[in-house]
Amino acid sequence: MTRHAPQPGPAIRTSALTKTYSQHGTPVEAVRGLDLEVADGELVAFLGPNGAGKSTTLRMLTTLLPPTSGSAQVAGFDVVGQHRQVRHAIGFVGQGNAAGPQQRGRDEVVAQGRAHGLTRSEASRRAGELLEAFDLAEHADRPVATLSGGQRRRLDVAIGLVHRPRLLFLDEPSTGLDPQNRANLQEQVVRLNRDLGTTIVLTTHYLEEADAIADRVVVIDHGRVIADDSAHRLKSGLGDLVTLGFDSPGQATTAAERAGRLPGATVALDGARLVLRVPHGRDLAPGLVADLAAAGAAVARLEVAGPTLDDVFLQLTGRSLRESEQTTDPATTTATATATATEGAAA
Ligand SMILES: Nc1ncnc2c1ncn2[C@@H]1O[C@H](COP(=O)(O)OP(=O)(O)OP(=O)(O)O)[C@@H](O)[C@H]1O
Repeated sequence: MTRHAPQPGPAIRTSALTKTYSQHGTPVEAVRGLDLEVADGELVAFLGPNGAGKSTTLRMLTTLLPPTSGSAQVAGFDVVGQHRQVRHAIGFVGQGNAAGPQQRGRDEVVAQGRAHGLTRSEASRRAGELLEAFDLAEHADRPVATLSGGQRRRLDVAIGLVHRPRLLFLDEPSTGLDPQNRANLQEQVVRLNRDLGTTIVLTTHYLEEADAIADRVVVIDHGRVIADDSAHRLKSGLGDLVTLGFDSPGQATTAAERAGRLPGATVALDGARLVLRVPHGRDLAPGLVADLAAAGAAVARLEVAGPTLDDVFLQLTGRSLRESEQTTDPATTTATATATATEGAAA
């Protein structure tokens, strides 16, 4: 029990945490002065483009990498001076697969339990519980190599949980999974957080993943935190995106002039298309369509989309997070309303 003792206080606290690598003698500042607190029971996503410093941060918090300067406490223990206690308190699921391909999944979970000091029968009971919880029971007695990508990833998470850690770190858990397996894994992660109160920190490239499951999104760019809040609050300052299609560029120009008068609106013209970013765009759209029709600019096509975390990133950095990733996600869960203007409205 003593090994499990400290925590009171946040699950994670870092102060001016930095990591500078040396690449052929040139310093690479991967993490630049991170000050972060994660409360017990939070589900936090680190979101950022390739090379932002997400994995490096995670590796320092999980004691796999010593910080260059600054400090970090995890579960109340110092990641440098008390790395053993930290390791005991956390589960870590890295980007590679944890289980040996020729081993049976069940044996891998049991072996991990034994490594954490469980007796054979305790480890076996725990393995049964986890395999059941992660829908793996019927696949656990064949070689890991024969499991699907999603099953293997769930097995990794089960292995990371064998010692009932208070905190679970997941490094890009969904990368490479198809949308169905991704959704399944996300559901398990949320359940772990909601039902057992496990604090979860994950890194992700998927905007929709951070948006859908995290209580809090820490946006990282060039080794620094550039935003830190709930996805809802991060997006709430941005307007809706209203895209209007016309039959001619002249109509679009008329529409740009009129739509530009809406409070807080920014407009961009693209031939016969007008892209409008405006607060409460969804509510304003019907009135705007009627107004434009009366002004001789009948709307032929109308699309309204709520703001996304990509819009947040774009506003903060001038770059699109989505476009800077090779791993684009075809499935989007962004609330998007598409409507073709009715003849009545456009008349
Ligand atoms: N072992 C290393 N030696 C030198 N530079 C490194 C090393 N590991 C990472 N870096 C550099 O540190 C920076 C941060 O890398 P890191 O892997 O933490 O980013 P990331 O946000 O996790 O990216 P990804 O999403 O691609 O995993 C990058 O510029 C990377 O090239």
